[in-house]
Amino acid sequence: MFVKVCGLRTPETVDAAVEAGADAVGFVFAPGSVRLIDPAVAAELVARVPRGVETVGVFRGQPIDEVLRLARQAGVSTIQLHGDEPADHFARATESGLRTIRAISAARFTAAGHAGDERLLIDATVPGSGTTFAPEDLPVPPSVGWLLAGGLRPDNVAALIAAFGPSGVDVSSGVESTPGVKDPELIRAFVSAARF
Ligand SMILES: O=C(O)c1ccccc1NCC(=O)[C@H](O)[C@H](O)COP(=O)(O)O
Repeated sequence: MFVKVCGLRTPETVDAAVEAGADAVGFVFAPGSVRLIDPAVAAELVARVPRGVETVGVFRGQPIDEVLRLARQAGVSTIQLHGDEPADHFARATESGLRTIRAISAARFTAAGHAGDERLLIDATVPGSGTTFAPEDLPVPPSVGWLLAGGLRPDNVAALIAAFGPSGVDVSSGVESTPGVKDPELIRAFVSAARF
């Protein structure tokens, strides 16, 4: 089970995620987010992450030139786009040597509407809100590996993995003590629960 911990902002919580065995750590560059991080601060955190752990910059509806500039400043390996961005944004990122994740709400996902080669993260309608969605909201999940997000917590992640059958999970609010503030103990509990 691939595990991503998103919205990290401090060395202690990055270290907790890496030491717990997370496969990816995320940094949010979407304006207005309670988890927004300055790219220079993110670069210091990225420098702590060992090779082999993916570093993901999260964006929503921003111009691709801005996305690429912030991704370069932070030094992330991957971008995750939440704004229904056109295919050419993903192509530009790939040309720049970045890996990509397309994030889409369960309400908007249709298998026919998505290229099989896109790495998908299926989320609740409002990203980073801690809201879950039900299996009936995603009647036909992606046919290839995909990440489940939206309201996952240490105490529900195992059941939601069993219900949806994703190949990976992504968490943010569910490992926070207050909005935007990650808790190392909850991060450890989440990674362990996701690998039941
Ligand atoms: O986290 C945010 O504030 C955010 C803002 C704008 C776009 C995306 C955002 N987060 C994306 C994530 O990867 C979250 O981990 C994902 O939506 C799950 O969030 P949560 O339900 O809080 O676990």
